[in-house]
Amino acid sequence: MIPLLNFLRPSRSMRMINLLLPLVKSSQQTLYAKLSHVPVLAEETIEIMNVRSASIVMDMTFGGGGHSRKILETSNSVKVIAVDRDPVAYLKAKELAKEFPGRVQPILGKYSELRDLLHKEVQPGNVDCILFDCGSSSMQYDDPDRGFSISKDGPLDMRMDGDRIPGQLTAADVLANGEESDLAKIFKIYGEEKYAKKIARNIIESRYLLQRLRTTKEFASLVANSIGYDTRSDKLDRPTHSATKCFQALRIFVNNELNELDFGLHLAYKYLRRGGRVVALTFHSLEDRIVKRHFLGIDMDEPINQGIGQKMKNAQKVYSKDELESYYEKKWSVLFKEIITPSDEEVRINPRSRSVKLRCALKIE
Ligand SMILES: C[S@@+](CC[C@H](N)C(=O)[O-])C[C@H]1O[C@@H](n2cnc3c(N)ncnc32)[C@H](O)[C@@H]1O
Repeated sequence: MIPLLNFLRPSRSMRMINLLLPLVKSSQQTLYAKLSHVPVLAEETIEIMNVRSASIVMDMTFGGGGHSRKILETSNSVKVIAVDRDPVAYLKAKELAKEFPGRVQPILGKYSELRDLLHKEVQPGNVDCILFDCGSSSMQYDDPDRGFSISKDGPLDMRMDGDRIPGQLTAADVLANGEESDLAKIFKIYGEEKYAKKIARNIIESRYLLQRLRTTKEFASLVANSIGYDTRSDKLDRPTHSATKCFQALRIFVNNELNELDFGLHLAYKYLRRGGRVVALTFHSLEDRIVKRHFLGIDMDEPINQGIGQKMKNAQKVYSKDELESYYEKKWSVLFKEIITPSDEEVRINPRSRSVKLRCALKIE
């Protein structure tokens, strides 16, 4: 398993937020109806999923339903099991179910909750294709009240589950209660932020002045002040806000995203039929590494840069010939070696697609 830094307890204010949220729900629902998400690599995804010859597809990241809609429109005989942990996405899935009667089964839950939820809807070994479109949706980013966005000021929330899970920590809770060393680890591991220690130190110091960082703007300014500037270049030399990596790190931590993805891929293996496909769209190297490791059969606990060749050499030193055969038994066959990335045109129209990588594998056992 990927290291999980769940060391914090829900605070009283967290419980207060849960109490207050139902009151604002109806106005939020009106806002959500207006928000939508442009599906990334949509044509390529549909083609690679082989939707035309599928009967059951699981969309593990329904979001605004962009990919699910495309799947339903591509073939009249396909049924979509539409999973999302976000209650807003679940409402969207219910709307789509009305539009395509008998063909959409909405499920509200995160991957680690699915074992109990799925058995009513589908049997293991029966699904033709499973899609993961990782990260957060535009609906989550575009609504300031969800606290995902640097550019729109709002409460530091970032819970994809909304108020569905009692006691789940918000980003503000993490910043208000985390130990300095744990905060530094979050920014370093999940954000690959080189100023992680300095930012963590400044968060602790801010507690004496502000008590609690409450808004996305407050947190973004603290990070920018710690680093010394507002904007910097990303790996591809594109300008980004200097707090982008810390926002990503907090979001990953609050939602336990990497462990969830690891769990989801194990579940996908269980539910796919032999020869069924999993298609994964990832948006940063931490997600991509997990997908790649599953497909190559590399254990999550092995050192990060160990390729399949090195893994085999290590195994030969330790195992007998018989043991080695089962060790090499592969669960997935990678469909194509090259990673699929978006065209310049798609990036121009939908900048969110700029860092996406598509990988696909078949279940071979
Ligand atoms: C990038 S969006 C998907 C967008 C969608 N493909 C579309 O075209 O509208 C990712 C979605 O996955 C959901 N999600 C992320 N992690 C999840 C998990 N562990 N379990 C269930 N849903 C998850 C998020 O709530 C979000 O709605």
